[in-house]
Amino acid sequence: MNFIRLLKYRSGSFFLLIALLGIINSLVFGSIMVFINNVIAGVGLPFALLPQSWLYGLLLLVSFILNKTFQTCIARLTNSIVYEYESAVIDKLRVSTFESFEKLGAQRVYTAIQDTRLLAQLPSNFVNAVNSVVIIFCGVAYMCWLSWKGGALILLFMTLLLIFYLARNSAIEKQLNQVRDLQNDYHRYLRDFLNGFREIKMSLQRNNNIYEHYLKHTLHRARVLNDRTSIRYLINELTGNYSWYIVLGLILFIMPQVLTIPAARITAFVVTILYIMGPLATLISSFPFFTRLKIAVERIEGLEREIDTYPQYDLEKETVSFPENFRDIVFNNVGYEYKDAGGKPLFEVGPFNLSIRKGEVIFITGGNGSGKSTFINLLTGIYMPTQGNLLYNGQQLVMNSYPWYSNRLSAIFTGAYLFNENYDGFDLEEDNRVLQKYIRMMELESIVRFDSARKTIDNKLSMGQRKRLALIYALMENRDVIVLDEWAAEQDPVFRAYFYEQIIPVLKQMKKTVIAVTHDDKYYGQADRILHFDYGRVIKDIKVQPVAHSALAK
Ligand SMILES: Nc1ncnc2c1ncn2[C@@H]1O[C@H](COP(=O)(O)OP(=O)(O)OP(=O)(O)O)[C@@H](O)[C@H]1O
Repeated sequence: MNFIRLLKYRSGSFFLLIALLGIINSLVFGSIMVFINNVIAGVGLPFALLPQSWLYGLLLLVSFILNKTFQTCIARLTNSIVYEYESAVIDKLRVSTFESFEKLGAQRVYTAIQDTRLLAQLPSNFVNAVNSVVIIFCGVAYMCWLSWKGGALILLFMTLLLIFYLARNSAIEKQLNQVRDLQNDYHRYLRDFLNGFREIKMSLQRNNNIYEHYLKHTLHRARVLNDRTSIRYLINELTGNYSWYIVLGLILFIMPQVLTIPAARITAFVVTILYIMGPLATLISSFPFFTRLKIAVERIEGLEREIDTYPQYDLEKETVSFPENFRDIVFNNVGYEYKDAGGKPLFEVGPFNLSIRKGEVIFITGGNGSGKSTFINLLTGIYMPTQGNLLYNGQQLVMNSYPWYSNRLSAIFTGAYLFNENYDGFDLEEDNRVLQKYIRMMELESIVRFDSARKTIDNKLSMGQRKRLALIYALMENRDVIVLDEWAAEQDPVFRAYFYEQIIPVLKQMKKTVIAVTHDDKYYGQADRILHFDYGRVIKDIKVQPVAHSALAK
């Protein structure tokens, strides 16, 4: 099974630990079984060097200490696997391209993270299962020692029972896999439900449909499948338990006649069967867990494998250095092609041949779907071109230079996501003069609330205010190039005018290079240059003359 391979892979001493537990348990439990049988039969222990009660106590003590050591090792080992799995998924995503993340979909990542939680139950289940196997093994060995024919019969019976379980388990596994697929769908609908909660409140039909036909429908299908698997497992357990009582009946009523085994040995057989029935029940009831675990591990590994097929950056080894002072960004025949899941081309943006020079204020204009945001994604290094090359200060970007390239630009995308924590390590103390200057510049003096304990600023703001705060953070990054995608769209007319007529000139004075997607034709004159997009291409690259502003606005 996968997790056995996993344990083995993560720890060289894994099999040593298992062997140790096996030997200890064989000795201890074997002795206890013999001990109890002999006490019942009134016979002294064959190898008693100490008084019986002392020996019994000593066996328990040794067993306790060694079992504790073994279980601690297994618990540490498996807990570290849980930790490694979860951090491995996040770590791989961290170095993946944005396109890979778009292809994977957030819901699959959420499900995988949930899967890793199941691994946390591995230590106790695994130790119980190993203990049970060892006790069962000792019991069967003892029965074979009592009577090899009787032992062989028990062994045959156990093999048949195992075949029965395995056959039924493969059918259950299929159903559990279907449940997992439904879980992915469910997460997708749930994200729609939670992210679009306001929109759902606005339509009874939408509200009803998402609940009845998607969320509840998927939950219902999962419930039916879960019911089926639970019943199958229940039948497995009952079959297992009852069949052992049948075996007890055979031992009590048939064995003495057919195999002519003496009564004292029959008692020993019955005691041994009763002794191993507990561990057998534990083993049978751990089947559902191990099947679920197997599916979870396969899914996590499947996700990891899929992430591995996508391009990944090497953030650890290679550090790409660009010359300090920004000069220009050059698009050399750069194009990007969207494809569907089957690789069929959907829409092509570019090819672009243009340069963006230090200190320029460039407005990107064009109709909906004309390719502006795709261009912004290419410019910021979020997308890698499917054709052509991008050059930063004359240095051609290769796969691994993208993270360092993106790190040279500040960007505010259309959603302007504000993080809940200060991951950038900005100085967000109230007495930071530079911060206060930017707050005044964005007219947020009476709005921002400092959280000095968490060293953050509260992000519960209106959309327009959030974008102003995002611009403050972009300025605090102190980078040469600032990219804005429809930044002013949510600003009120007064602040919008202030942004184009006051803030943009200040940014220009600060020698920032500004590339802004905009539909505000009234302010086109504030740009040095306008790139007008249509159907994925730049159809106009206009150098703005101050006198020509009004003409451009048309
Ligand atoms: N993830 C995607 N997969 C497939 N096609 C896409 C994807 N994103 C965008 N497109 C297509 O690429 C084209 C350009 O989209 P883009 O978002 O760049 O346009 P835009 O000019 O920014 O539009 P808007 O002004 O509406 O924001 C559109 O036709 C769109 O359908």
